[in-house]
Amino acid sequence: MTSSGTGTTVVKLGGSVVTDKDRDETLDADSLETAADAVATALGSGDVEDLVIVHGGGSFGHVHASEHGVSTTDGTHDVGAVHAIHGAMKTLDEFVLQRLLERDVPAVPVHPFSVASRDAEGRLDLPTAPVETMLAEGFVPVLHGDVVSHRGEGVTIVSGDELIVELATALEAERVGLCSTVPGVLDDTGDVIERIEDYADVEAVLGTSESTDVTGGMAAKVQALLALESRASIFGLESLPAFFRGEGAGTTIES
Ligand SMILES: Nc1ncnc2c1ncn2[C@@H]1O[C@H](COP(=O)(O)OP(=O)(O)OP(=O)(O)O)[C@@H](O)[C@H]1O
Ligand SMILES: C=C(C)CCOP(=O)(O)O
Repeated sequence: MTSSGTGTTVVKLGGSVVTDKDRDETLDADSLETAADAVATALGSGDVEDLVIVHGGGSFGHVHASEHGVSTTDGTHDVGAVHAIHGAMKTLDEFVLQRLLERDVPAVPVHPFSVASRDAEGRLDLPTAPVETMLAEGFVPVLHGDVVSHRGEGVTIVSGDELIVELATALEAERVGLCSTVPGVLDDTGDVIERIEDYADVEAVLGTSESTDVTGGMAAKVQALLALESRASIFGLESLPAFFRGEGAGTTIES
């Protein structure tokens, strides 16, 4: 399913990395530039060939989702809310794409709202043929947390964390990473936990996000990544280059 020697890499740039989560609709310009530099370097050096990027909502998506009372399970039929949340995410996505394109990364947008849906049980269906074709044609697909049509609920939120799991599975990704503002999953003394194999071992130290966040913070990330068949990691921005080089970064999650 891949077209390169290094396999497919799926990485999420957390909303807490690319935005200032404490100020409404504000980018973290420096961090976004640093992340875009790392992507350009990884592609330029050949450390990464097939790359799919997902970014989170940060102070763009979460603020609007929270204002309208929408989460991954509680939906809305209010078309104004749909446009407010999706519109904010498209605005953020434009900023992310722009920074990548400036560095000659062939980044192209994929808006999950247009292609994905949830059934009445909340199960996500994300058709990945467009992403696979984009990769085969040399593009870097960029997806993002978004609203998603949900049977019986109107729309709910789809998190970037759910998207990386779907993509990693469908694309049989070799490297799966989640880049956040923390250097990894931290234990109760603030040290990075090197390896997580069982949710029960770490449940007590996993919290939600400190800022407005409708998709569950660190606990939801660990749960989502444990559901993957392949190994994944959670790390900070300073380790993004190492992750792209295939080196250990932050916390490794493998069930
Ligand atoms: N044990 C833990 N270790 C590390 N971070 C934790 C832990 N428990 C809770 N957190 C919180 O989780 C946050 C990371 O989750 P958050 O959802 O903000 O990340 P993100 O994916 O970068 O953002 P977004 O959801 O907007 O995309 C950290 O900033 C921290 O506040
Ligand atoms: C709140 C919205 C619209 C997206 C949430 O995506 P996440 O930040 O990856 O959890």
